[in-house]
Amino acid sequence: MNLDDVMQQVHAHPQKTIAVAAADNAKVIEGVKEALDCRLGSFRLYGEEEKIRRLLHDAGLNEYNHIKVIPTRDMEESARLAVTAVRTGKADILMKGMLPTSDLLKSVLNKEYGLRTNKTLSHVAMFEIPEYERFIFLTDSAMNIAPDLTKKADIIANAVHAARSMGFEHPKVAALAAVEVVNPDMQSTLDAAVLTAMNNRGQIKHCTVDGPLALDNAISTEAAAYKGIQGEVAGRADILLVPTVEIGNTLYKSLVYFSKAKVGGIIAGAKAPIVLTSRADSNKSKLYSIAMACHMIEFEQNIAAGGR
Ligand SMILES: CCCC(=O)OP(=O)(O)O
Repeated sequence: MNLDDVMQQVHAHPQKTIAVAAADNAKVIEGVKEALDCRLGSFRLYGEEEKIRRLLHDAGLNEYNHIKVIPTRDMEESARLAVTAVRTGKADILMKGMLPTSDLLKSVLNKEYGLRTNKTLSHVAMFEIPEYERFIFLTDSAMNIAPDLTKKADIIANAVHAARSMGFEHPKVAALAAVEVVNPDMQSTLDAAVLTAMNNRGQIKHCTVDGPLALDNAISTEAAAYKGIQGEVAGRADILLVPTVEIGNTLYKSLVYFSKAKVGGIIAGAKAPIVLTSRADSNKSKLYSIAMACHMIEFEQNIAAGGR
């Protein structure tokens, strides 16, 4: 299975509405057109009205093609109204347009109209990497700067939830560090060991956590064997938990730019999934992210209805 298959599977479910903050940009409208061509949902576009209408016209789209344009005065208002649309049920999914991640998240975290829950919000990316046999989930590349132990446990729970919504019943989680032994001078190794113990005691559910693991021991069975690292996760991790956002963001972008990996990404833990890729990511990446968000909504509806 690849990310295109993941996208196709969305058609088995009712279409979703996606609210796009700061949609007044050619690349964003191109992405919307591709998503409409792939029948991924309908769109509410927030931003400078004239510009959006001109871009829609240039792309051969109009408001009747599953699109509603909502004029806004500036980026802040566009983020606020897009977030509010999701909160009030006018849209199912929030999507980042051409605005910095931090500006969108400010609205998402707003206490009055935002999408906060009692959960930690975190970013989960799903990669299809050339010549690598399976999907890799990476967390957190965008949101939590230097999470402490409690936050890391929450970040794992969000990533496991996302992976399960994509069909990974019981994902294997590698808590990454620079080394695979506990070193009291390296906080990431201490946290990884405690997270492993928490998982063994049932405090982190629906997955198997192991760490500390260095990246090679986490994703290569050869490297793990060579270094004598055993266990269910070593060399076979589905989810990579990174210690800091710098590592996550750099690994994310190195997979995209050096390895030509395909990626989708969402923020989990909010009232609704948030499609969040890098502004420079491909349109395809935005489509994969919408597909991830759709699968997560279906998964949650399934749970609410008494399913798994
Ligand atoms: C998931 C990556 C988020 C990110 O780095 O976004 P920008 O490149 O748009 O800042």
